[in-house]
Amino acid sequence: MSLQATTDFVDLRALRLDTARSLLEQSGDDGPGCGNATDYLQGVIDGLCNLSQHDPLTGLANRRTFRAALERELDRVARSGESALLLMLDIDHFKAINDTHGHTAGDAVLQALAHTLANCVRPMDTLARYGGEEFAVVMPACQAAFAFAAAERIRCTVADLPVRVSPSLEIRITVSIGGAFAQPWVRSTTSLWSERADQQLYAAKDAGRDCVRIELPPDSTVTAEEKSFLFSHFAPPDTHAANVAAPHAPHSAP
Ligand SMILES: Nc1nc2c(ncn2[C@@H]2O[C@H](COP(=O)(O)OP(=O)(O)OP(=O)(O)O)[C@@H](O)[C@H]2O)c(=O)[nH]1
Repeated sequence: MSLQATTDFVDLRALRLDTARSLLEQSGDDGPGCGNATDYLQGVIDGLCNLSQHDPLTGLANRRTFRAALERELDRVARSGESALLLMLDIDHFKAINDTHGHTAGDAVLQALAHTLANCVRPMDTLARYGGEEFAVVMPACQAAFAFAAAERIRCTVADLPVRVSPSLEIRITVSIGGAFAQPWVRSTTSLWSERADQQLYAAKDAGRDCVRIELPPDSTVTAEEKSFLFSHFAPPDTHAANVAAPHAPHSAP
């Protein structure tokens, strides 16, 4: 197999490390920005990074990238006490769309929804395709007072937008949305946070779909002394003290 150093498009399936290395040797010039071999290798690295971080169908962040964003947000909320909202979104009756219009139409719906969602969120939010027909958004600094309105805006935007699935056919889709806040001043895990948002998503499905359910934000009763344990090298005398969690109640759409 021979690859030209001048190749613009890097076919990652054809890549072998020894090929890349020989390209560098052939060029005799591997300084940064000095030759095509360096550009080629940089293209390979960029391509691999892109592949590992994004969902190929929609171009959104994939689940792995999303979990990293969730972890960063959990850490920020635990240290700062600021709010952060996680929304899980799931297309309603998506199987019926595939069954009725075909898998290609289903893919077109996923791509259209990704595009719509990307236009609904702020640049600081992280949007991802979480699984098959499930999407997720993490919203830093989202105050509880605005959370429901933000989720409802997404739900209504999706419901209002026709999706073209073939040259002659447009269909409407709806999404169910579940949300949960990260708990301030508490060390938690991405799994626990996403499970709480998922529970609200199931509640939205149970309530008939095309609606929003958001867990009420935790009423943090953590004292200043308990907060200091977060940054202390020593374990608190009572391990429960630094992990105060308030009971959660659902917040329902009208
Ligand atoms: N076209 C397409 N379909 C997918 C993809 N990933 C998952 N699916 C389909 O998504 C469908 C999910 O169906 P269900 O889990 O039964 O959910 P649903 O029909 O949306 O029902 P509710 O969520 O209860 O409203 C299945 O038919 C999967 O085959 C994909 O990448 N493309």
